[in-house]
Amino acid sequence: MSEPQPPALHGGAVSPRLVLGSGSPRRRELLGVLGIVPDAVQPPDIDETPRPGETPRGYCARIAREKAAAVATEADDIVLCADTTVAMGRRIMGKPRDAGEAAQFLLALSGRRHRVITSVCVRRGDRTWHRDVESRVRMKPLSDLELNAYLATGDWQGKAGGYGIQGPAGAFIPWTSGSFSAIVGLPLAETAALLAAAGFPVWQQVAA
Ligand SMILES: Cc1cn([C@H]2C[C@H](O)[C@@H](COP(=O)(O)OP(=O)(O)OP(=O)(O)O)O2)c(=O)[nH]c1=O
Repeated sequence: MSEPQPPALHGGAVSPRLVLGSGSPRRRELLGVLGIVPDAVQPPDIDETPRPGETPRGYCARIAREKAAAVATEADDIVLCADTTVAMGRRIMGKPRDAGEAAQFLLALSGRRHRVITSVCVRRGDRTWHRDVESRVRMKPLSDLELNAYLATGDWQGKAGGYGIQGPAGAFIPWTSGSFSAIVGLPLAETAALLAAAGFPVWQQVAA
């Protein structure tokens, strides 16, 4: 009688390939927190312009789905994509084009609460698994000194709303509610659940 076999580890014959459809270093690092190293990283190239009248949540969900659809994969590959959007009421704040737009975003956020939405989309062949995670963030009133010093760091570049809570702008955020990892770009709990639903051996990776 043969011994029971351990489950196939990632990279073994039965484990699907994981493609991270993202150029965000934060998303790669957060996936690494789960012990998961993607087999390939393929940043999607899509038009992220909001449609007229689109709500921030609807926008974020649509963009995450479009990213997942845009990444070319083999039939059995699993692709993981996400989008993070900062929302002030119905106003959508994506990644600022330049320091001037980052300043506009930060002045609007200063001293107020806003929402950060991260939508995650996992696709395997024609099937998709999707979650939207909404968090709330309060930013202290920013002085001119704080605003200008932060803009000078360049840390705002490539970040929705023009700030990164995980960097020096953390000093502007006295309160959040929701998921810290989602604010940074990839909600760990929901991502692990979606990958597992798609058949990715999440816990073999974590244990390896
Ligand atoms: C609000 C906030 C956003 N962000 C980042 C996460 C995302 O990388 C970025 C929002 O832009 P996204 O368009 O979601 O992602 P991206 O262009 O960086 O990468 P890709 O589309 O290839 O996956 O903002 C932080 O790092 N910290 C924060 O506190």
